[in-house]
Amino acid sequence: MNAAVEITGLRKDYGRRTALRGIDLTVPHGGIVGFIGPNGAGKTTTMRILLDILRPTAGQVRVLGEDPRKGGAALRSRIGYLPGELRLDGRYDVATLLDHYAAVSSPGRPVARHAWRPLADRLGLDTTRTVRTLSKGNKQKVGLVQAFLHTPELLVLDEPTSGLDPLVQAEFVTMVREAREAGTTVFLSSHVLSEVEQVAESVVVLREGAVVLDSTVARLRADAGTQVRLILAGRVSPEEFTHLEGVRSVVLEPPAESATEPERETTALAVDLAGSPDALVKAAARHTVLHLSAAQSDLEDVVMRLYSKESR
Ligand SMILES: Nc1ncnc2c1ncn2[C@@H]1O[C@H](COP(=O)(O)OP(=O)(O)OP(=O)(O)O)[C@@H](O)[C@H]1O
Repeated sequence: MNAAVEITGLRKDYGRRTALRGIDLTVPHGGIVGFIGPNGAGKTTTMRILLDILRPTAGQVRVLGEDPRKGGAALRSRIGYLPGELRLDGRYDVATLLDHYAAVSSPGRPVARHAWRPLADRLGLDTTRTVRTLSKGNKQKVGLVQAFLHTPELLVLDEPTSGLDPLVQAEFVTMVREAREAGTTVFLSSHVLSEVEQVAESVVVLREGAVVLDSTVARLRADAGTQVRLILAGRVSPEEFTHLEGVRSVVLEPPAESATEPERETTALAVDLAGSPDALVKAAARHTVLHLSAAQSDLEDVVMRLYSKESR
């Protein structure tokens, strides 16, 4: 069966500016894929093309098995979309606006009256307020409610947690997980990996209109490896460790200026380890180990390193 979203060789030029340089991307049915990248990477452009708000310059796009340019209102009603730049009609109260969204979002499959109420309650949205008077975060909640309201097959969420406080963000994460359990496919964008890794199984990193990473979160964690810090008695050469299985790099930490004479007679090493620690531990055990600590590498750092690697 086709994937929920299939993008092949997608290119988008805005006049002489190229926003997408021929990207390939797949969101499997029932999966959650996070789309991250720095400002101007092309995330919003990609999502707008999926919704047929923008037309591609070249390449193929299939959404729920259809070409967005031909799918029309029927395809649109199967998608819940939260735009990055949400524009709401400020004249109405929230309840009236949500009733309106309920009526138009799924014409062939009417949404029950006030179906928005449980969602609004979960997000702590006061539906009696006039939209114009809402704060940024509360407007974002209106956007989220309208995206989830008609239990769509596919959610396309452009920076969904923008402006939300941490409690509401946590509720949003629960809503995404529940949607997924109900069989919904989710494609969401963010600037930060930490947000995406809470919900997504896969992550696609976009930079300057090109995909620079497409990986499962589990793979990313395994590749990120472990940072090990070792302090050994005596002067030990880092070379002893550099070629061991699983060791990616070894850095000798110079003693602090304030180090005492006995401290200067020790060796502090920072080891970047991928996979099993066995070879490293056995090699360290040939010496007197004064200290050993290990921490999982921060995935955010891994992605940041990737940005800078790619820019070199
Ligand atoms: N209407 C437009 N006209 C001209 N250039 C545009 C237009 N919309 C976007 N761009 C350019 O296309 C590139 C991609 O923009 P896009 O908004 O898709 O990025 P993004 O990854 O969503 O960024 P952000 O994280 O800042 O929202 C940027 O260089 C942007 O300046």
